[in-house]
Amino acid sequence: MVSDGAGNSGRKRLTRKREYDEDDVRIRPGRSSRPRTRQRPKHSDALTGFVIAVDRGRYTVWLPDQERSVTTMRARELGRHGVVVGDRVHIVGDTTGDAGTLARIVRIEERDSTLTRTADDVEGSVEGRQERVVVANADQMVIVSALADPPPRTGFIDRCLVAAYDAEIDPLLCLTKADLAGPEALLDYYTDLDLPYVLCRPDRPLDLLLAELSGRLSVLVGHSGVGKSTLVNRLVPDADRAVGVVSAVGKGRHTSTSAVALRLPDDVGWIVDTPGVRSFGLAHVTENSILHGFPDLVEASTRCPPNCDHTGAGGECGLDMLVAEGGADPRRLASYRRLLALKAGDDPNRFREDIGAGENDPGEQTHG
Ligand SMILES: Nc1nc2c(ncn2[C@@H]2O[C@H](COP(=O)(O)OP(=O)(O)OP(=O)(O)O)[C@@H](O)[C@H]2O)c(=O)[nH]1
Ligand SMILES: [Zn+2]
Repeated sequence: MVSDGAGNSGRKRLTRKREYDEDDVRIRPGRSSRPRTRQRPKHSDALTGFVIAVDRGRYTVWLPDQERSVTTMRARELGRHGVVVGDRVHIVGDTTGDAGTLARIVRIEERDSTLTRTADDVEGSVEGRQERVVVANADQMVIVSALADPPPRTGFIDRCLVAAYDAEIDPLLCLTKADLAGPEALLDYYTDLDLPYVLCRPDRPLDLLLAELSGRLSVLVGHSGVGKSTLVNRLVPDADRAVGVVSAVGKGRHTSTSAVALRLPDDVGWIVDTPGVRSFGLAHVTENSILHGFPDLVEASTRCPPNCDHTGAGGECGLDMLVAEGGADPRRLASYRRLLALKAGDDPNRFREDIGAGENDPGEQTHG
């Protein structure tokens, strides 16, 4: 069943808040209290916050208790450990956030989730398949898709779903341009999924979407032209200014294409915009994880013979039986197998598709 976004308030969990701590398993008190982590004595004065922007070796850290952001660098003791947007960190030094100051990140907390993509900037090479962390600790992936102009691409959405389920991040379908076309055809394709969605159009308020974003760290993904920038600007009217402030304490204007976290008005939650990320490669996702991106199909795999590759080539695949019985949409099985083939094959178009150039992709389906 596709469920309306408004009816899903029961599944909320709050961003930046873990109920348990690995060091001392006690339930944590309220939102603004400091995490009780075991701190080394020399960093007993460390403040905790999370990374909202990364720009050329400078990390902007938001301190929720102090309600301010601070420009930081990594302390040497972190070694090669990467720091990405969404990371919860401990900082020391000059944490006033005053112009020209630079604090130090001395500790990175364990991540609740890690959204990675296979880098697509070095096409076809081994380096091109390296994993890059897009965002840490996101608890929701907002898949922004237009209902028309451009028509929705289920191949793109399915690929995002695989990445979301693989990273254990809840997906939310955000359907823009609902003033141009209805969602029926697209929702029909996802009818067997318990996939929450919201409709957005310019002449209506974004209340339903805001309710879904409330209390969470949500990462927005979408390909060019779907209206993601329009959405971000509506959600965070002073987004440009906020980014400008971040850059002012760093090194000039913010021109990087990396992710940046933006605080929603009234502190109801955070969104992470990912301007440089068009889609997700599958190199780091196992075949099994791809199947888990299709919750409507996964159960039928218990009927498969041992070591079934689910391609259907060997016959007897439980997924084919499910579809034959009318238990799943054949287009969903086709989409799953398309992703399997992309992963398995040395398809030279793989990277092209990752960067969103798949308009002419023969396997791509559009609905609109
Ligand atoms: N009719 C209609 N047009 C919209 C809507 N949202 C955005 N647009 C238009 O769609 C076009 C693309 O919007 P953007 O916000 O720039 O899209 P984007 O996803 O950020 O695309 P890039 O900037 O290429 O990454 C613009 O001309 C918008 O005015 C909508 O809900 N309805
Ligand atoms: Zn099978």
